[in-house]
Amino acid sequence: MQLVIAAVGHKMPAWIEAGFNEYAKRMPPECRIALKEIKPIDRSGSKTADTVMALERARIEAAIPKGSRIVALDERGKDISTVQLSQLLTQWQQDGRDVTFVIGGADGLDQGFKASADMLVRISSLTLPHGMVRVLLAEQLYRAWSITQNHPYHRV
Ligand SMILES: C[S@@+](CC[C@H](N)C(=O)[O-])C[C@H]1O[C@@H](n2cnc3c(N)ncnc32)[C@H](O)[C@@H]1O
Repeated sequence: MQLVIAAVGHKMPAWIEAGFNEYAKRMPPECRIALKEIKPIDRSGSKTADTVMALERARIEAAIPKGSRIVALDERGKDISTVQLSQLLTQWQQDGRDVTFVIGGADGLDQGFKASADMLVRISSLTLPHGMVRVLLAEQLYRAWSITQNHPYHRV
């Protein structure tokens, strides 16, 4: 199983890249996180937010590995605890399908895309900047993995 983070946004500030890499590099080979950055749609001109999100959806779908389970990140999504994430990680490792976490751009994710995702999950009920979401998600995946290993990183 491979974990993929498909994130709209590129040319992130150095502190976002450093934060993401800090956690991604801790993941073991059998649970690597691959980051796929998706170039945002140019927002100049008269495009509506719905049009931008639909165009970004096409780029997102092109970046998702075939057959992957899709977990869309959205502030209106389901709340899950880190322990629940660790249980999901165990199940996902057992079934072997890749898992792609999708982070939207400034306008968010296309409604139809969110409806078709296997899961819609939130990290908090606050609206977070998309760069920060990839850092928080990488840390939570590392924490979830550390729970599955009884690694001392996570203290109950
Ligand atoms: C700046 S936010 C977009 C906000 C947009 N107005 C909306 O309503 O979704 C960019 C992306 O970051 C992710 N995101 C932001 N806050 C989040 C949260 N609390 N939980 C999960 N994902 C979040 C989502 O994938 C979102 O599409």
